[in-house]
Amino acid sequence: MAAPIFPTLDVPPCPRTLILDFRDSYTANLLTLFSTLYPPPRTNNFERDQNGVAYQLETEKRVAESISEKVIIVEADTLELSTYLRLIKEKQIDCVILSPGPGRADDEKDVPNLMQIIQQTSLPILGVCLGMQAIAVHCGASIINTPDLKHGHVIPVKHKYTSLFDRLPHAQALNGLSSTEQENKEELKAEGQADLVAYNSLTVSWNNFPHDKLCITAWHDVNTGTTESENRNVDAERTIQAIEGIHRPVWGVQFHPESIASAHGAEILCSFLNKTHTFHGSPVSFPKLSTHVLNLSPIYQGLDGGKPSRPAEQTSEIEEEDAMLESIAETFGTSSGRSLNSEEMFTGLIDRIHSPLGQVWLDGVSTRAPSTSSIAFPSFIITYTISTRTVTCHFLSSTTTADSMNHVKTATMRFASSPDGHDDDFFNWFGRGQTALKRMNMTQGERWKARQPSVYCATSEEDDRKPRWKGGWVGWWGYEMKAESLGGYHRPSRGAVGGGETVDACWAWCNRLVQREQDGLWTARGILGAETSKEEQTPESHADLSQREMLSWLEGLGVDFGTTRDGWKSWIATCHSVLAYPDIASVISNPGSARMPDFQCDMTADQYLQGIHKCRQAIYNGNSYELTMTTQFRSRVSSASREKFETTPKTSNTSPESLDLYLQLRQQNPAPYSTYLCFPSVRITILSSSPERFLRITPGGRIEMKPIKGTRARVRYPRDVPMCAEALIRTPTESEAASWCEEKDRQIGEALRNDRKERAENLMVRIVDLIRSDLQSCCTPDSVQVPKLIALETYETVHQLVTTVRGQLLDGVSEVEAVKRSFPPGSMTGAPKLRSVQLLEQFEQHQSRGVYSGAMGYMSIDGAVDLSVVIRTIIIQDGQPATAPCRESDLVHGDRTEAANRYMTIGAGGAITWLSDPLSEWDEVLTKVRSVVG
Ligand SMILES: C=C(O[C@@H]1C=C(C(=O)O)C=C[C@H]1O)C(=O)O
Ligand SMILES: NC(=O)CC[C@H](N)C(=O)O
Repeated sequence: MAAPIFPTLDVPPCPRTLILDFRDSYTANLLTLFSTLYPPPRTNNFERDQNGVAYQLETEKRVAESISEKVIIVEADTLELSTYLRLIKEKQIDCVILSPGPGRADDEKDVPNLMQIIQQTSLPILGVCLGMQAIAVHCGASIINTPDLKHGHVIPVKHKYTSLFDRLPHAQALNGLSSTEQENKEELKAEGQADLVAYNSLTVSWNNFPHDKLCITAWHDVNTGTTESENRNVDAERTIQAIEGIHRPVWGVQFHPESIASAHGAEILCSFLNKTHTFHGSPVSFPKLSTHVLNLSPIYQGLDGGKPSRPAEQTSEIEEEDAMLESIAETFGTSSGRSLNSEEMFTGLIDRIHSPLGQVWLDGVSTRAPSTSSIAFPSFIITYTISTRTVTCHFLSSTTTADSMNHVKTATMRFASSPDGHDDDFFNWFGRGQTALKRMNMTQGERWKARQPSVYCATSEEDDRKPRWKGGWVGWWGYEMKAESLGGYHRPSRGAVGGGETVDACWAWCNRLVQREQDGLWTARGILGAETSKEEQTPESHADLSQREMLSWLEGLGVDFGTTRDGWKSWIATCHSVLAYPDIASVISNPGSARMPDFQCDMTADQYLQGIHKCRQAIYNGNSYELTMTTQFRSRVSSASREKFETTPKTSNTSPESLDLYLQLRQQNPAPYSTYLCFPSVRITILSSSPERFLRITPGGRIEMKPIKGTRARVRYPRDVPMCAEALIRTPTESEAASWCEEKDRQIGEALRNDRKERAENLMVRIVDLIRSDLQSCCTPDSVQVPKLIALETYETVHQLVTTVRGQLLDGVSEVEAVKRSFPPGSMTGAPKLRSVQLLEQFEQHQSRGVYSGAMGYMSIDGAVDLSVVIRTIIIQDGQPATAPCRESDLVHGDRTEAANRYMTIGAGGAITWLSDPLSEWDEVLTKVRSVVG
């Protein structure tokens, strides 16, 4: 679709703009605003690839003003003051934008060097929110709490069509009036009103406002609800919304012009750019940013996972030979006349295949559409522990096949700290490995295409439910991986966040899988490797291995990325045999009789309510706009039933109890991201019923995120008949009760759709502004779109609000890099992300969230990715529980460590805003846990 064009706007040539980011999570949305003013020209000249995806031909793409060469975002706390001053002195930039952000403009800690920057800049400056407050503080104004705290709400902003508002169309105020009437309505022309979004807790005071240095060009009348009194306090009635310097080219806006719900954001930016253009003497064009200035921006750093530590090793891995890993597939017919469901296939397969490394079942249960799913058995697993920066590979002896019983071996390596201070990290290392593997799977033609820059993917409305996993990685990024993904994050000096020998990321490689497509047919997929005979090698020890690239390290261990022809044949035969004789169920110890254990919350209701109170206080103080507060519900697996939940490799097979529980969970809370992962050697089993997509990426680089916000329990017949009886004050008939429940359920969904607080949450954190900004940090500026805004989706047990945001990955941003840039999922942190994450660590008492709140799913050999947000999920694991371990009195008898060693957890939480009602937030947490526990 064509980006909006503004025929009435005189868009000037784009100046070189430095956006200083004070760690807000909306800053990148300013790029979207720029791209609406400077859309790249598009033509209809497309080429389609073998998947039917259309690409714009590179030769047709002439970009008049490529904003990626003109506008950069730089984290303010990473930019040395001297570097900044040199840019100014050497005339490397034409104007500066100061971003929004958490904290206070009158506190140096929150706005490092900013007062000096404002002092020493003679160029045009635009301050947004925190940025405007800083300009005002610099001129002598004071910062106070705003009388109307509304994060993510649209407010009417009044102005006089002057200053930054001089490009706003008068038509809005004059609509419906004849031209003579318009002539006579001078007062209407004189005062205008624009709907703009506010995200501030603080505001600039009218008292001692420096009228000699700044003028106020827009304001908002607060609806105080009080009648006029003698002692009028203007700070309580009217907030300052825009300012302009009297002697200097500085402007500021208190609202967020870049928010999706702000009207006229582009006109306001255009006005600033015009003033910049005039300031510089209206040149025909501005030069491009020089390379060393572009390099200051993290958006252009870390492409392709940064520099490998040993370049030579990396290139030899991706030699442009024929594909060394060949994708292969075979679809089975339905000889029995009936298609096997995925439960039958899974149980049938695990009955036949005893895989010590575990099982993978990407289940995807839907009550609305036919279910699709993928089942696989890993050939090796990589885990990562962030506290020690250690990677462990779990693998089988290469002289035996995956189907036979044998021991799982492990080998570890550690990332060394590099002397130049630019440490490699797991995301980058894994990403480079994935890129190398992907190239080994490409044909010559595909490799050629992948080398072409800027293929613009025009359409890719693909079927949402089609399984796209062609084999490759399946696993998760745990929440603590935030330490390597969030720019500016510093590990708390005290507290156990991410501490201990935890598994913070886990990726299992699967080269043989079987998938149920929507039509009910099963397809086996495999990755065939070159047939070479390998000597089994002894795992090398830590030290030697530091900084080795993934592929050479794994090859050194003798693991196989591809299966052999024989391995493939035996896989097909096994799948056939399950399809032919689906008389399974022997693996299910007691079908249908699994009982969920009791779970105990780590916090009391009171403690959680206190946490909410702290969240609201932080929001009030301007440190966050929304915080996703969470806690964990825990059940220690008792000694008696411990055997049943065995997760160690003593038994070769899946743990029967955990599978029973999963089979129950998938029925009770069917979810699009239902998943069962059992990795005995990693000592973790995951039973998930997540409804939420974190992100999906197609091999063509289309990326989509689908955050959820707002949760209501459903009303269901017959479960809620007592509720109906209570409402009617009598016993209803069966049909009465059924239609009452149906109507009530519909009303709850509708109410959620219309709820003011939920809509604000949606707007604010995830759905639009936060997620857009996440995508904007890895996508081409003009590609980020919101095709679905705040849609109601109904699952088995809950109604939720969902929004879809899509974009096209920038050249050179690999899929792992895209995950890294958007991690952790915004729906689990709140905004701004960095500050919110750090506040939540305190409010959640420095407990590690573990797998919960992270992202789980597949990263396919062909580059396709689909990850869910790990919520509504039971984690069964070995290790030290994060809570005070001795709460349970039965632990005291010697067996303490052993017994405390295996436990189940379910994390749950909800987003807290200023408008949150603490008790209903706690209810929401319980609703979420009940959707899992039943
Ligand atoms: C935190 C959880 O859920 C998140 C918070 C939601 C909300 O605030 O409404 C909804 C879905 C999730 O993004 C959870 O389920 O534990
Ligand atoms: N969005 C913002 O920039 C907020 C600025 C400041 N922290 C406030 O709350 O007022």
